[in-house]
Amino acid sequence: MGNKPSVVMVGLGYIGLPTAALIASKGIKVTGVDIHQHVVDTINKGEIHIVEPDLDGLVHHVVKEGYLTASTTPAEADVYLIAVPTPFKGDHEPDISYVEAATRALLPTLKEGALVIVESTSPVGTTEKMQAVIQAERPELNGKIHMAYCPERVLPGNVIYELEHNDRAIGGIDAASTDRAVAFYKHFVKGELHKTNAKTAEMCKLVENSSRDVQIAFANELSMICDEAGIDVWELINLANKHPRVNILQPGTGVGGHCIAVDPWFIVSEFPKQAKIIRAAREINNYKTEWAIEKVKNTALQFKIDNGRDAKIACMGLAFKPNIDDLRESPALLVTNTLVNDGFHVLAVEPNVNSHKAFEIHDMQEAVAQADIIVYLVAHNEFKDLTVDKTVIDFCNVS
Ligand SMILES: NC(=O)C1=CN([C@@H]2O[C@H](COP(=O)(O)OP(=O)(O)OC[C@H]3O[C@@H](n4cnc5c(N)ncnc54)[C@H](O)[C@@H]3O)[C@@H](O)[C@H]2O)C=CC1
Ligand SMILES: CC(=O)N[C@@H]1[C@@H](OP(=O)(O)OP(=O)(O)OC[C@H]2O[C@@H](n3ccc(=O)[nH]c3=O)[C@H](O)[C@@H]2O)O[C@H](C(=O)O)[C@@H](O)[C@@H]1O
Repeated sequence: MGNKPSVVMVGLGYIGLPTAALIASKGIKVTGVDIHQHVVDTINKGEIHIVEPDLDGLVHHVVKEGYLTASTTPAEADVYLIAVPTPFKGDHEPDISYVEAATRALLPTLKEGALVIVESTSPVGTTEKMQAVIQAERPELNGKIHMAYCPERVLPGNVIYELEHNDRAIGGIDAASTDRAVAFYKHFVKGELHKTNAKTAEMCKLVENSSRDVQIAFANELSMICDEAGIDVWELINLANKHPRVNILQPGTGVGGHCIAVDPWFIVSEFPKQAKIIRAAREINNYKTEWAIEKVKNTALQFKIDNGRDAKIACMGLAFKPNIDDLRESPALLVTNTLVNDGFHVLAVEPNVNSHKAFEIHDMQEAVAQADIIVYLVAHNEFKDLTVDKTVIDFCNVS
C-alpha cells in the first residue's frame, strides 16, 4: 500500500456515500459500490439520492475531480469498507445477511495485504463471522489480510462535520489489523482514534445507542407518572437537572429513527437473560407511543360527548425528531396513521415534507385554525411561535 490507498466503499446510503465522498476529498481514489443501479447512476452524475446538509456539493466536487466513481461491482482495492443495512427480522433478531452479501461480493477482488473494515452497526461477533466467510472461500489468504470493525457515530443532519471530527473506536481481529485500520482512518478523521478489539468495538456501538434509549425511557416513564400525578414533567426535569449530578433527557412521543429503536435489540436478542434494563427501555419507549395514541383518542371522544360532533385533530409533526424530514420509524407518523386508520378526523402537519402517500399534508396555520384539538408530536422550530387558544396535547414541550 502506498501513501494513499485505493478504497472500495460497499453501500452508498446515509453512511457510505458521505464517508466515500469525505475520503475522496482527501485525494484518495474511491470506488463506491451499491446494488441499486439508480444510486450508482445518480452518483456518477455528481448528484445525490439522499438528504444531508452539504453532501451534494461535496459529492459533485469529488465526482467531477475523478476521485469518486460508483459501480454495481467492486474493484480491486487496498482498503474495503462495508456500510450496508443491518435491520432486524422476526422477533427482533439481527439480520446480517446484507453484510455477508457485501463480504461475498468482495471475495473475487481480495488480494494479499488487503484491509476489510465493517462499519455497519452489527451484533457482537459479526467481524469474526465475516473473517470465517473469507477464510472458507479464499483459504489461500488465511493470515494474509487484515480485518477490523469501526462503528459509525454520526448524527443525521450533521454528518459531514461529525464524520471528520468524532472520535472513533477501532477494533481489529488482531493487533496488526487494528494498527492498519487506525493508519487508514488517519487519512480523513481528525477525532481521536481509540484502539480496541473487534468484539469490543461492535458492543461499543450497540451500548452507545442503548444508553441513550435507556435514558430517554427514564424521561418517558417520568412523563407518564407525572401525567397521573398532575405534575408538569418539563418543570420537574428542569428542576431535577439543577442537581450537579443529574441530567435527565427529554420525554417525547416515543423513540424513532432506524438506529436507537433497533440497535438495543441486538444486545437483547443475544443476551436475553442479562439485558433486562435494555429490553425494558425498548418496551417503555414503544409503550409511550401507544400511551400517546390513547390520550389523543380519549380527548377526542370526550370532545364528541361534550359537543355532539367529531373533533378535528391537528397532528403537528410527522418526522422522527425535530427539524428533519426523515419519517422512518417515526412515532409521530405512527400516532397520525393510527388515528387516521381508526376513523378520527385528522389534519396532518409536517413543515419539512410536501406530500405523503397516506394522507394530505396541511398548511400549519390553516390546520390550527380549523382544528378543535392541537396535538404536538414533534418539537419543530416552526411550531414554537404559534399562538393557540384551543385544547392542546403536548408530548414534546412545544407549547
Ligand atoms: N444512518 C445513520 O444515521 C447511521 C447508520 N448506521 C449504520 O450504518 C449502516 C448503513 O446504514 P445507512 O447508510 O443508514 O443505510 P442505507 O439504507 O441508507 O444505505 C445502505 C445502502 O447499501 C446498499 N446495499 C445493500 N446491500 C448491498 C450489497 N450487498 N452491496 C452493495 N450495496 C448494498 C443499499 O442499496 C443502500 O444504498 C447500518 O448498519 C446502520 O445501522 C450507523 C450510524 C448512523
Ligand atoms: C448515542 C447517540 O446519540 N446516537 C445517535 C443516534 O442518532 P438519532 O438521530 O437516531 O438520535 P436522537 O437524536 O437521539 O433521536 C432518536 C429518537 O429519540 C428521541 N429523543 C431524543 C432525545 C431526547 O431527549 N428525547 C427523545 O425522545 C428523538 O425524538 C428521536 O425519535 O443514532 C445514530 C445511529 O446509530 O444511527 C448515532 O450515529 C447517533 O450518534
